Parts: sequence; structure tokens; C-alpha cells
Amino acid sequence: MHLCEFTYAYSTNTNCFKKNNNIGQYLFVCHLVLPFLHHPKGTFTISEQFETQGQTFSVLIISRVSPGSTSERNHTSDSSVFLEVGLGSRSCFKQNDPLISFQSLGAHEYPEFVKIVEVGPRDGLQNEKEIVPTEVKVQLIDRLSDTGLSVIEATSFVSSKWVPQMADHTEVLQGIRKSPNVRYPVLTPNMHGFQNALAAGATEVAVFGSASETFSRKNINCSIDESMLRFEEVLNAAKDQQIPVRGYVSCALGCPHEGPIDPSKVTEVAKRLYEMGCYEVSLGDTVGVGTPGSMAAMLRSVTREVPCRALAVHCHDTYGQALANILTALQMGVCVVDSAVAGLGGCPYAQGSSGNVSTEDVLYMLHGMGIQTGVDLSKMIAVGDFICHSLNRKTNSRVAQARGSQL
Ligand SMILES: CC(C)(COP(=O)([O-])OP(=O)([O-])OC[C@H]1O[C@@H](n2cnc3c(N)ncnc32)[C@H](O)[C@@H]1OP(=O)([O-])[O-])[C@@H](O)C(=O)NCCC(=O)NCCSC(=O)C[C@@](C)(O)CC(=O)[O-]
Repeated sequence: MHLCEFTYAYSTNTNCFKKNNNIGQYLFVCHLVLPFLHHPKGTFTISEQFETQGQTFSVLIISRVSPGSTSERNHTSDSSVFLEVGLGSRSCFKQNDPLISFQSLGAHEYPEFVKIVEVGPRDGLQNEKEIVPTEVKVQLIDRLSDTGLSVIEATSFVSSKWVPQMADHTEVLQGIRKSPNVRYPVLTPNMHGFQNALAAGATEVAVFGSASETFSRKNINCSIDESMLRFEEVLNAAKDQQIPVRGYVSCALGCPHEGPIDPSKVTEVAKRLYEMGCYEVSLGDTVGVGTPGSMAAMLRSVTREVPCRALAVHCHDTYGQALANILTALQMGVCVVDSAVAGLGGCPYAQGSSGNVSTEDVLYMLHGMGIQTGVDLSKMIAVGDFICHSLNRKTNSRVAQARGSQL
């Protein structure tokens, strides 16, 4: 085993090397899915040396981490492995050392498996002006449950005065046929929502914060700091009930009110949510203004504080950049993508935001790259047809259009 198999290790951010001359005091953690064909399963430790900037560093592969154990991604095949790569020796491992992302120099390594979080029934429908009948929402979720998805965000337990479309949250959650292979998280902005969600039978929830102060006030009527206090309450209560909690950071690539958002602000909010106990933090390009450039800059910052394996990207397609942004995130190690069937969606408190990236288009891209998702594209297109017929609307999915969807 030679280090050259880990080409990324050479391409560590050179500024970090400059800044942290005493490299041995730092732990560099790199969460990558690599082809690891010649190694047996199990824990292993390998030390290697390499040179950069005239210095020789030893590299310690600290451990093999089964991705499935941390976030239920199905990376269990022999040919892929999640690695934590450390510089220095095991004794320099400190839990709180800064995490520094490695960047790839050469060909990009992509994950073998990407988890799709389908947000159509919630993010996709919440902005619909006409109230969608509960029966249609239930059917939509039931049909999505048959496509191979493992996560479908079902509804939100928010105020019906704020988002009338989600007022039937309890009926929806109780009306759906719950597949044992699918999780159905719901949004809960506060304890009120959490308690209602629990009473309705929710087994997973999501809290939603923002990297923009103005958006936070317009969306959930409180400051970022106040929202964190509310989320902490929800997370504590959820922990007692053993309910997993996902976190969102809205405006991760820009705000409809404040414009560009500094990556450090996104990082701060994502870190707070992660440290609070969110098992996954979804970074939302709420208004779809991001580009691969801003996505890469934001992820470089966030992955210094939150491990890549705990991150998801949530892209809207307002400027037609969503797939490119997702591809960038995959290149940087993200393995979880939020999307909505037929590209439905938009946030009621983010004027100008268009639909989410369409699940069909994401699947087409991923499958074309040889990346598995477990989701059947043809079935997804059929679900897109169903909801577009129900809403009497043309699909936003380019793939569905190309395959001849009727509307
Ligand atoms: C957060 C609140 C509730 C605060 O709303 P508020 O008015 O500040 O709440 P309050 O605590 O002052 O209470 C006022 C009333 O609301 C009730 N209330 C209080 N909490 C709840 C609750 N959970 N469910 C139902 N009712 C609730 C409460 O009981 C009271 O009732 P009243 O005494 O007047 O009859 C409100 O601002 C709200 O509902 N906002 C909704 C925001 C929303 O759903 N936005 C869309 C989702 S976020 C998004 O789409 C972005 C995302 C996640 O997709 C990622 C991305 O794209 O970036």
C-alpha cells in the first residue's frame, strides 16, 4: 500500500501547512469513499510518509469507519471504505482539533452510494397557493414509498397561520402507509411543533435554522440565537424519546434579503446544530443563487467544523445551477442530497425561490455516473406524472420532459 493510492493526501490545503508548521499537533480528518480493493474488511492502521513543501510528514490512517454505522448510507461493499486520515501519530489525536478538508488534485473520487432525501411532500408543496387535498398528499407519499427511497420528508408541524398548506400535518402523517424501509421526518420549529408531531406518531424530526438573521426572523419569527435555544429544547426532548433530529441551515449560499452570506456564518450555525446533536445538517441554497464556486467555498469552510459524512446539500434551481452545485458537493465528499419529485417547491418566506432540484434529474445524473441510490428512476417519473396531473402543472424535471411526461 503506497500513499499514492490516496492522491488527495498530497493536495491538502497548502495554507494550512503554512499556518500550522507544527503539523504533528493537528489531526487532519478526511472523509472519503475510496476504492480500496486490496484490503480486507475490518479496522486497519497504515503509516506512510510523504513530502510537501520540503517537509516530510507521516500519515496515519486512523481507522476504517463503516459509513453505514454513522448515517445509514449503504456503503457496505468491499470496494469502498470511509477513511479518517490523520497526520502525525495516533498520540496526537485530539477530539477537538480543527478539521481540515483535503482537496483533490487529480481525478475526483465520487461516493458509490448517495442517499436521496425526498422533500417534495413538504418543501415541494408548502408553497402551493391552492390547498392540495390531504388525500393527494397521502397518495404522493405512498407512491414515493414504493420507489426505493429511504427518507421522505412528510410534512411540517408549523403554525397553520404561517403555512396553511401544512395545516393537515397530523392527517397526512397518520394517513400514509408507513413502509418499514422508509423514514418519514417532519419539520418542527419549536417544542409546540415537536409535541404535536410526537402525538401524531412522528419518529424523526427536523429543526430548521438559518445563516441569515433577516431570513430567520421572516421565516420563524425569531433571531438565530433564539432559534438555537428553541432547537436545543427540541433536541433535548428528542434525545429522551430517542428520536433522531436532522438540522437545516437555510441561506447557505445567499439570502433573499441580505444577499451573499459569509461561509463562516453558515459554518457557525451548522456547527451549533451538529454539536447540539443533529445527526445530519442539510445546507440549503434556499433561493438557488449558488454556483459551484460559492458551493465549494462554503463547503470548504463548513467541513472544517462538521464532518462531511454528517452533511447534506439542499439545492433550489432558480438559476439553473443545482446539478452543478450538487456535483461539486459530491466531489468534496458529501453523500446526501435533498431533492423534490418533479422539481416542486419553494419557500413561502423566500421570495423568488423556485423549485427544488428535481429528484428525477438528480437520479439521472447519479446513475449515469455509476453512483447507486437504490431509487428507481422510472417509478420516480411516474410519481412525478401523478403529482403534476393532480396539481395540473408541468413538471420541472428535464428528465421527465425528455421521457415524454404528458403535462
Ligand atoms: C415558528 C413559528 C410557529 C413561530 O411563530 P410565532 O407566531 O412567533 O409563535 P408564537 O410562539 O409567538 O405563537 C403564536 C401562535 O402560534 C402557535 N404556534 C407556535 N408554534 C406552533 C407550531 N409549531 N405549530 C402550530 N402552532 C404553533 C402558538 O400556539 C400561538 O397560537 P395562538 O395562541 O395565537 O392561537 C412560525 O413562525 C411558523 O410556523 N413558521 C413557519 C415557517 C415555515 O414553515 N417555513 C417554511 C419551512 S423552512 C424552508 O422551507 C427552508 C428549508 C428547510 O426547506 C431549507 C431551505 O430551502 O433553505
